[in-house]
Amino acid sequence: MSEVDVRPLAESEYRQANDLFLASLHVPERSSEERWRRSVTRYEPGRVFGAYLGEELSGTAMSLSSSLEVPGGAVLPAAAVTGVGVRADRTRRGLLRELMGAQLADTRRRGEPVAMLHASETRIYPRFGYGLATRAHRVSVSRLLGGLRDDAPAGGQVRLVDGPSAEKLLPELYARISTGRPGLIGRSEGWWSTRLFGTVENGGAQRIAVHSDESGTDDGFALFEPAKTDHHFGDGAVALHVGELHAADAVATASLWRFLLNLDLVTTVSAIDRPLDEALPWWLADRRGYAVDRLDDDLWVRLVDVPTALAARSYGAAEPVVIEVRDPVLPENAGTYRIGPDGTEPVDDRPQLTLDVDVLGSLYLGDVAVTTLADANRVEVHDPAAPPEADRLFATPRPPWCGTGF
Ligand SMILES: CC(=O)SCCNC(=O)CCNC(=O)[C@H](O)C(C)(C)COP(=O)(O)OP(=O)(O)OC[C@H]1O[C@@H](n2cnc3c(N)ncnc32)[C@H](O)[C@@H]1OP(=O)(O)O
Repeated sequence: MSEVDVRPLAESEYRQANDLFLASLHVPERSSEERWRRSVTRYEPGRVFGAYLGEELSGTAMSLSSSLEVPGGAVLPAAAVTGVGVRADRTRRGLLRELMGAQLADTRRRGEPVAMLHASETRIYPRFGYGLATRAHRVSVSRLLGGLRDDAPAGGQVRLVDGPSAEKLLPELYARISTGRPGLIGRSEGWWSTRLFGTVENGGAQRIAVHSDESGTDDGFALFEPAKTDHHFGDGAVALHVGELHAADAVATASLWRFLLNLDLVTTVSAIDRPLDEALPWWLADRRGYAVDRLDDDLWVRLVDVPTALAARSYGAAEPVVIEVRDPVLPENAGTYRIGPDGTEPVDDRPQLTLDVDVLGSLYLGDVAVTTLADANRVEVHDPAAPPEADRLFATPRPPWCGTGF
């Protein structure tokens, strides 16, 4: 639509863009001054786009500087896309399409081979090349059925820290321990400032537990708060909600869960964004106290520079496979690639498999098998020998996991 003008916003326009985004999500109130002072630190010059119809800001999209760990342990610069919204009276006129086009071009210019996001609705982003790449569990644990088994990993100590201490501790701690799994992403300073708002200001409802190992080195943390605040003394029923729990190893993870499940008066602990392979049910005295309440889609990945992204990850032992990638939004990405245990290269060979770039995004971190996507008619199979080989190439030892909202 030619009447749509997309351009980077000036700092003076960030707040208007934020209000537009919140209204598009039906958030009832504008952000308070207090919260905005923190939220604005997430905005990076040049990364905030506005879509204008005439002189009116009518849509917006932004990204944060981030990074993505890929199979094999390489960490790629990545654009963490967020703040996407179009005014309710201006939707379905192509504003998002224009915003996405400008943002993807900007991401390529910055040399970031990957863009990623969390989607409000699953049908919006595949058309722009994003594929669902990691999933996460929402879980709840009943404390009434007992805590952890005696033989669950244990060691070190858990302490509560206040908001100002957390602001100093957590960014370094997260960066140090959050490695070794595809899907983990980098968190900017502005991200942390916004995340800890509820700890430092806003009544401080959010609490923080930090685990340190036997030598006294911090190696894990959990952010949690009461799920509801209207309980009365004597109710004997407090539900806790864990917003995140990141730890370096099984001892630190189990110790933080033990701490949460041993808190007096608490009957239920629920948590979001948990990895699919977390050992928690195996640590519990009675695993029927554990429930997966929901399987959420987590990180969506868009390969913005396909050859660079393909070359950055490692592959499992299998026969090489020739894959044709289609990318109508970024045609420079389209091509045919031989992918094998020793790496990838563009080739002119006849493809054994053909797929769209969003499907490649879903395969990229190892969350889903090629065979499954072939069964779903999302991968065209020209050679029936190829899917099982491609399964082995793309598989990862552990399921990918992000665990960071943005
Ligand atoms: C990463 C994040 O921030 S997630 C948050 C996303 N924001 C929201 O969900 C807030 C509420 N929704 C909105 O603000 C808007 O409806 C948006 C941003 C989702 C879409 O903006 P629009 O300007 O209406 O999209 P646009 O007109 O460019 O549509 C492009 C295409 O996507 C399709 N589309 C747009 N929104 C949706 C949707 N919610 N579900 C399915 N298809 C959609 C359109 O039909 C169109 O398809 P076409 O190319 O086949 O014609």
